Amino acid sequence: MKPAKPISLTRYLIEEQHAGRINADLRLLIEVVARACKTISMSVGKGALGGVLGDAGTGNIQGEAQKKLDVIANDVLLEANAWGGHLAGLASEEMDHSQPIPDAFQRGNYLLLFDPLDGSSNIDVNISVGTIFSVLRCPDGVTSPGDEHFLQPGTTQVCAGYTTYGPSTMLVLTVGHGTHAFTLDREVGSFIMTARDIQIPADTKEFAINMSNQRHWEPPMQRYVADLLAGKDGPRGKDFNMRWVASMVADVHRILTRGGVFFYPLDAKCRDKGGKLRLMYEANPMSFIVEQAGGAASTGRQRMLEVQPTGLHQRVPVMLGSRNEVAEAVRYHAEHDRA
Ligand SMILES: O=P(O)(O)OC[C@H]1O[C@](O)(COP(=O)(O)O)[C@@H](O)[C@@H]1O
Ligand SMILES: [Mg+2]
Ligand SMILES: [Mg+2]
Repeated sequence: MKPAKPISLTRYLIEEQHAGRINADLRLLIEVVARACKTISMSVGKGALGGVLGDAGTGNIQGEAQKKLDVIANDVLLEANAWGGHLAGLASEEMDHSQPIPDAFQRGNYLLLFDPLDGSSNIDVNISVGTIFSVLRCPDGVTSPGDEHFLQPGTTQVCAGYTTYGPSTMLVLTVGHGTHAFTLDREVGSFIMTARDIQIPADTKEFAINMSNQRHWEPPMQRYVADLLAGKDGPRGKDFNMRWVASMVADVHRILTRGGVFFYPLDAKCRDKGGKLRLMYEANPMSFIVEQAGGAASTGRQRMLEVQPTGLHQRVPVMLGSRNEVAEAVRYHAEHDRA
């Protein structure tokens, strides 16, 4: 990552507004989300002392058991944004349906989608987790948006970001003019820019995938990963390293920092659902962030940001990161489909 002049998130957003790249509403919306993420960061940081670890004893619409922190993070984001005045509606991994902003509250023109706590399986073992979010425009004339108004392809996102709650808390953001990283100064309570215009190297020797699913993958993925594993002696002619944190935020953050590719492909276990990761609040925001950093993002058969969504909680196969390596994986899929 390129070091940045240490300006605050607030200053960066004001500069973007003055440059005509965002309006005041979007600036304030991002500030509200960032503030909520600071609160979540404090809850995550309390760990076992704060009584925030473990299961909530409830489940979400996706049939997943919720952790206490999934519920806490969702509530923090809901409360902060319902009163923010910049949204028409919001949607979350943890809620069956989107929620319009009630009549009694001040309403804005944006739609916010979020994965309040990404990497839930890592909460109890003190490994990095995060929050992912995506901002869309509410269609003209719609005052009380329903799920259908959120079903816009990723190309229409006006902002995407994630926060990683790791050894330091970082916010990575794009409003469509590059991808920038901000580190939380815990003493001052501000996010300070620490990397401007992040560029993911086009080539890489590092991939991220859950190898335990290998036997369930489709043939082109089997062949592609077998060729990576063959290293110097195989058709790729170079050795590859592997990493898998199992928090998408942490795996994507590593890729933004030093390159790499991340895969959650289709497999026999998740085929009926369309994949494992969710399009609207995982794949799309991460793909926007990665593309703005010079990387690529695909389902293996289509550019991620061009997928026309059909459901709020729709799942998709995900391949993203260093663009030449994503292109290579896509090539294996195309060759297989042509045969
Ligand atoms: O446990 P697996 O199958 O390797 O899946 C890990 C993936 O699941 C996720 O944890 C899903 O996110 P949630 O925790 O928000 O459900 C991703 O962050 C991660 O990449
Ligand atoms: Mg997630
Ligand atoms: Mg989650």
